[in-house]
Amino acid sequence: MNFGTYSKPAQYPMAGSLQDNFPSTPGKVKVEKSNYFSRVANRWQSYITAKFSFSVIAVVFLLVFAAFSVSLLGAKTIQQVTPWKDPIWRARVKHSCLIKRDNGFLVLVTGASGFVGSHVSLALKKRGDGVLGIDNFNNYYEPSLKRARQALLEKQGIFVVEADINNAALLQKLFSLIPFTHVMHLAAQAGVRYAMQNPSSYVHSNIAGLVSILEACKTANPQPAVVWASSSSVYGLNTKVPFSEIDRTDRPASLYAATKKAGEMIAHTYNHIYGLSITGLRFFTVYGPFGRPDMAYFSFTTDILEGRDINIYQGPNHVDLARDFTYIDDIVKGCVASIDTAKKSTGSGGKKKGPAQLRIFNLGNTTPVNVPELVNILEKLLKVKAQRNIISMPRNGDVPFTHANITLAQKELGYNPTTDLHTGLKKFVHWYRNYYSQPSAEK
Ligand SMILES: O=C(O)[C@H]1O[C@H](OP(=O)(O)OP(=O)(O)OC[C@H]2O[C@@H](n3ccc(=O)[nH]c3=O)[C@H](O)[C@@H]2O)[C@H](O)[C@@H](O)[C@@H]1O
Repeated sequence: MNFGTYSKPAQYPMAGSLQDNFPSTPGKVKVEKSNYFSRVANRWQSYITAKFSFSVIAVVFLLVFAAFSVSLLGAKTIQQVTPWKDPIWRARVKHSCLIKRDNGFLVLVTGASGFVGSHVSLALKKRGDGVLGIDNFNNYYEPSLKRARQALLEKQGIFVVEADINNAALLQKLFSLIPFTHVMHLAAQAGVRYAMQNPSSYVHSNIAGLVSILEACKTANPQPAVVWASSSSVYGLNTKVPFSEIDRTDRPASLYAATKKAGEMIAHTYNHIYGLSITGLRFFTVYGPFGRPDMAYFSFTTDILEGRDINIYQGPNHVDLARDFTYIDDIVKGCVASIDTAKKSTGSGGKKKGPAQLRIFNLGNTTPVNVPELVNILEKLLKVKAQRNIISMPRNGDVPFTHANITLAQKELGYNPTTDLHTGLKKFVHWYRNYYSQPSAEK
């Protein structure tokens, strides 16, 4: 940087010798006759002075910046690694767990900002149970939708702890703060086809995550009863219809299904060794408002409205694929009934004291609908014609059809789905139009 070239040195008071060259009246330069060496010396002196001052300012700035960053990082570390050290965080946890009905429960809901998790949390809170959520807000699909669900929960006084279910220290702390009576474990890596793209995320959430939750539950004193989400996909290549809980589930067609099946085996182990009361729910293609954008009914809606083609898969011999689509409100009733009928765990502090309840239920609708018919209904509700590509089902883990036998859930849980696909999709489309007409919503 050459200060001698600046045309307005008077603006730089530190450059004293240059300032001396200028009179108090701008524009009139008093030219002093000095010898060459003193001019050069003056220039160097002002250059060094200015450079030194600049360096001092830069160092001070850097020090302030570093101190600020360290304190921010410290605050962030406390927030993310040991949030329980923050009294405000602890107060929020406790407030979220206030019970407002006689004999109410204390429920930890994992995946609380997910589709099923948010609906179940709201239902439990509404009837007066204490509800605490946990969710890692991952970006498998638009996190803004998860944040919107979180905002809804917060409005109703439900705090969602932002953490991964594999965080054992955090889980242990939560159980030491709150004597949860139940854990509704709905956090998972969902989606059948995505398992081919990101297999390890299924192992992380559906196997390691489940073990982490069960470890925390088994050690807790009192041990909570656990209700968790398995999947209709465990029936895999089963051809006997409708699917009953006693049917074969040892031929999964996707890694997703395999991790859910593994979860059922793991649940058996924790029940057997530690006396944990565990109920697994095999959900059948759950849909509805605030649903998951990766699912067909949701992505078809977006694509139809935006004029894009949709791919409709077809099975061998041009047979349409079919699903036992189940509406979210029916699923919520099944989840809540599972909590209400769950018996207490029998162990405590990691020791089994007697046999404990172990259950598996299908939660389906019992009326499979094929995918082209799903699209017909959407077309009518959206009043837009879909641009359909009919293609052979790729080898992606999909199964040709699902159909639930719900006799057991009817008998034990009083489960009785009442929403047909047309009625449920109508509610979904109403929500969709409303939600995405808001400027803050992303698609
Ligand atoms: O009930 C279950 O166990 C599973 O239900 C859904 O899985 P899926 O039934 O495959 O639901 P969608 O992804 O919505 O697919 C529904 C149907 O549409 C078909 N589809 C999907 C996408 C597409 O572009 N085209 C298409 O024809 C699928 O092959 C399937 O037959 C969920 O995504 C899983 O997380 C859940 O565990």
